[in-house]
Amino acid sequence: MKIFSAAQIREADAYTIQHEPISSVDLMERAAAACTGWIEDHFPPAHPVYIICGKGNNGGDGLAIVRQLLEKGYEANAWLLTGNASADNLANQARLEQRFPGHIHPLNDVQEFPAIAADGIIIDALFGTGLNKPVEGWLAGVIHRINDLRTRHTVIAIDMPSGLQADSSSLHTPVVQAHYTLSFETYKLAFMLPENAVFGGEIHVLPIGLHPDFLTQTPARFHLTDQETIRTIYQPRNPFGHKGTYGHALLIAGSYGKIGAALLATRACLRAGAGLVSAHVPGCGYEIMQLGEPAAMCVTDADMQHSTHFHLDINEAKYNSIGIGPGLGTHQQTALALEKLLDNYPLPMVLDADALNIISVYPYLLYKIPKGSLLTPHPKEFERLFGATANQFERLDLLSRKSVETGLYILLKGRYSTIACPDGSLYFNPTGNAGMATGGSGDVLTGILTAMLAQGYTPKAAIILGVWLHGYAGDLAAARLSQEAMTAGDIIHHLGDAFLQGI
Ligand SMILES: NC(=O)C1=CN([C@@H]2O[C@H](COP(=O)(O)OP(=O)(O)OC[C@H]3O[C@@H](n4cnc5c(N)ncnc54)[C@H](OP(=O)(O)O)[C@@H]3O)[C@@H](O)[C@H]2O)[C@@H](O)CC1
Ligand SMILES: [K+]
Repeated sequence: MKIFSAAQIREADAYTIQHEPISSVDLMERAAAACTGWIEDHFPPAHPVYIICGKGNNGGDGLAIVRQLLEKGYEANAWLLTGNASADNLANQARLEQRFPGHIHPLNDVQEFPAIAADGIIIDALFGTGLNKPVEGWLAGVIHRINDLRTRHTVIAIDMPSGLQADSSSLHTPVVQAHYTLSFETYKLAFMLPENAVFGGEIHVLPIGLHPDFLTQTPARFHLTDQETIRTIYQPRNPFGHKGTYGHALLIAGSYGKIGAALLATRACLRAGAGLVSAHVPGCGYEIMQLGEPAAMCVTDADMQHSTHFHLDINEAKYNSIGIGPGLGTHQQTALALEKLLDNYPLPMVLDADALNIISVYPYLLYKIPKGSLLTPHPKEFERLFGATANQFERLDLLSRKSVETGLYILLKGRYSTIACPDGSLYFNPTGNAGMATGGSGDVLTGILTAMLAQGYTPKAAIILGVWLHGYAGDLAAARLSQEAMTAGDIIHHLGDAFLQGI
């Protein structure tokens, strides 16, 4: 699903008005009806509704919602900022006044903010995508008042929580903290970033019938992966396939005390469909690997404690893909071996954890990584690799720039893990949960991605599909075991169901 910028959403609005065709006030009526329907489905008319309306079209939506709720038997009223209202806002003031006189109250000061009855619901229709600067002065006071009331009253934001900028950072500015946001047609970029997590609440995207031609034909830089995307990527197995068809994957992982990381990555790699899986571990890991995962082959390093010779005897004819980093350690000899591996192995590989930590110490190695490789840093590793940023929009830009500059796919892990592609596009992944914030879940992802590359998926397909399945398996594990009790191994156990249900 594409994520459009505020400017593109305005274009979609204009395109729909021109090509459907539909008048702008009728489009507003449709948007309001989608919200009214949602409210009806979730809250009975016993709840009085207080709608705080701005002067633009977001406020116009609010006014139309008041009228539609009154028609459905709700007790609803608008508190409206006075001043230069937009044309459709004015039209809806007139419609409301004509149909239900006396339901519009002026809001010129925080003092005029209504007293909210015990089971009252507050609807925030102050500002939407037309916000053009941070909210200040007494209007900031209105936002603070809404936020003070949120512990006792449900707050529903129309299109966006007011004060939130759709495409840039709203850090340190007043923003409504909604319980629910009813967003029109698409997610906004702002919803994807952790720094805004407290504002949107539960986000529901309501279709309002923006023109399908615009939605399909307009290119977008940002995407939210959905099942439709996944179905176009996934390749069912060939009935005539044999284990050679699905590639030979090599995991280079583990060191003394961290052989478990190698085991998790190896098991995940097998479960994600690689034809053959080998693990390269230091000598101390041999029995653990052979006993722990009999389906995998094990190559031991000359070194007992940490791997330092993995660059020897490795070539693209032998291994279709390599995943390196989980539990590897950052020993200097390991770093040297990594450099030699990067010099000799030409195919896209997966680099995670200590492989990334080594590269952050020797940044020139970044430019030796084969093009199309997949890097999977968590935010701390990302910062070590590429430096700190003032906010997460800047981090997103940095992420994308680095991907384009290096020709590497970079996944920044988080609630919506973000995949930056060398073609400049970015994909947010919606699957996964906080139960996956536990040791070993990154190792599992490395194994899955390495398996996807081994099976012949393109790097872009491999990373989008692999990250989706990893999160999906994590969601299934959490549903069965709880986010608290699930472990990285449980993600692996649920990968089968993720293939069966998540595609
Ligand atoms: N997209 C669609 O298809 C559809 C979109 N629809 C709806 O339209 C919404 C967008 O409407 P919009 O463009 O009129 O902008 P909106 O968010 O109401 O804000 C503009 C107002 O806010 C004011 N203002 C801005 N910043 C301010 C500040 N910091 N502090 C104070 N004031 C500030 C600004 O005042 P000005 O700066 O112009 O004086 C102006 O009055 C969208 O979110 C959705 O709800 C649906 O109706 C139909 C389909
Ligand atoms: K709003």
